[in-house]
Amino acid sequence: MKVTVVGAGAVGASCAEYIAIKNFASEVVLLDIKEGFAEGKAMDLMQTASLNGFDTKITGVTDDYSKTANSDVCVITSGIPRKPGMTREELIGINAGIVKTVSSNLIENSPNTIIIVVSNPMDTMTYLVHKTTGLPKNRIIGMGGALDSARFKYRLAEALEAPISDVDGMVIGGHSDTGMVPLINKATRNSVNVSEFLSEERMQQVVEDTKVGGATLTKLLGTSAWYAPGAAVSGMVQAIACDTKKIFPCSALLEGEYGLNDLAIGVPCVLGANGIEKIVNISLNDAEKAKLSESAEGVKKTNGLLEL
Ligand SMILES: NC(=O)c1ccc[n+]([C@@H]2O[C@H](COP(=O)([O-])OP(=O)(O)OC[C@H]3O[C@@H](n4cnc5c(N)ncnc54)[C@H](O)[C@@H]3O)[C@@H](O)[C@H]2O)c1
Ligand SMILES: O=C(O)C[C@H](O)C(=O)O
Repeated sequence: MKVTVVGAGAVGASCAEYIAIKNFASEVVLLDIKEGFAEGKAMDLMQTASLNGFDTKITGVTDDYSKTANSDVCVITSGIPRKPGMTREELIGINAGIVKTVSSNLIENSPNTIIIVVSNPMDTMTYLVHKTTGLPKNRIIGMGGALDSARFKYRLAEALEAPISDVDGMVIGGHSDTGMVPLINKATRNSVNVSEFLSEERMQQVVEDTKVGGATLTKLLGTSAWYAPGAAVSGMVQAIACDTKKIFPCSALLEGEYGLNDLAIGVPCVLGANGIEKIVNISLNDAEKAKLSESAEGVKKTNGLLEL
């Protein structure tokens, strides 16, 4: 399994590190436009191999796509991150051009690859890759829900004063401060609905803290987060590499699923060797349906800013 990660910045390097530590890929190629940067990150990471016990070979290249040839999975993290006070949507002007060029270069060298889009605004960047590359819809996957669900579980565990391993929950919808839909009514502690343990007010607090998870970290760090994003991507790459058929909420192109069309937005997906093997249609209550369709309107508004 060969994986290319474009963008050797905070998220790209973290993603490469987690993929290597999990030891399921033979090769990770890190590519960046900044001269020598990916080479340096790759060398530093390779010097952790004997310490962390992995055999994955990590190489770094400066803008040389020939080295990415025949990658099974390509991850796009190239682009600018937001600063405190900004929304993800404000990044569209710079990141759309980067994502369009990068995805075209990747496919030219790896025509059978599966692409995971991370750059923000992620749902719109995923839609852009669908619109400009024409790859089958199962082979373009946006990463947002895996991260948002991890943050949801963190907040649930905090509220429940429970170990995270006891908690389950999922976030669907757009990967934005207002568009996320944490499915609080379906969240459980060891199979018991969390409403048995938490007041309505506390559950709403968990929902609101989850939705602004990225903004909260951006304010603390001065730039956006990377450890949990990198871990979330590595989990998705592993599901594809090892054909696990695990369910992750992913930004997928919808053609009627959930009553939505012509956008990419977070919905539960089975991930396996073929990328998105199935979009899982779970039943939503009326409030959840309304929130998902409101979120879809927000994503479509941002998509409307693309020059297609
Ligand atoms: N979807 C998510 O859940 C999620 C999570 C975290 C970050 N992000 C997004 O991921 C992106 C990267 O974040 P980061 O913190 O790693 O930023 P960063 O600035 O640390 O790294 C970005 C890297 O991209 C490189 N780059 C820019 N243009 C390029 C090009 N044309 N080709 C190759 N490389 C190029 C830069 O040189 C830089 O090293 C941002 O858009 C951020 O908003 C998304
Ligand atoms: O918050 C951001 O801008 C980065 C990313 O989308 C995140 O959720 O961490």
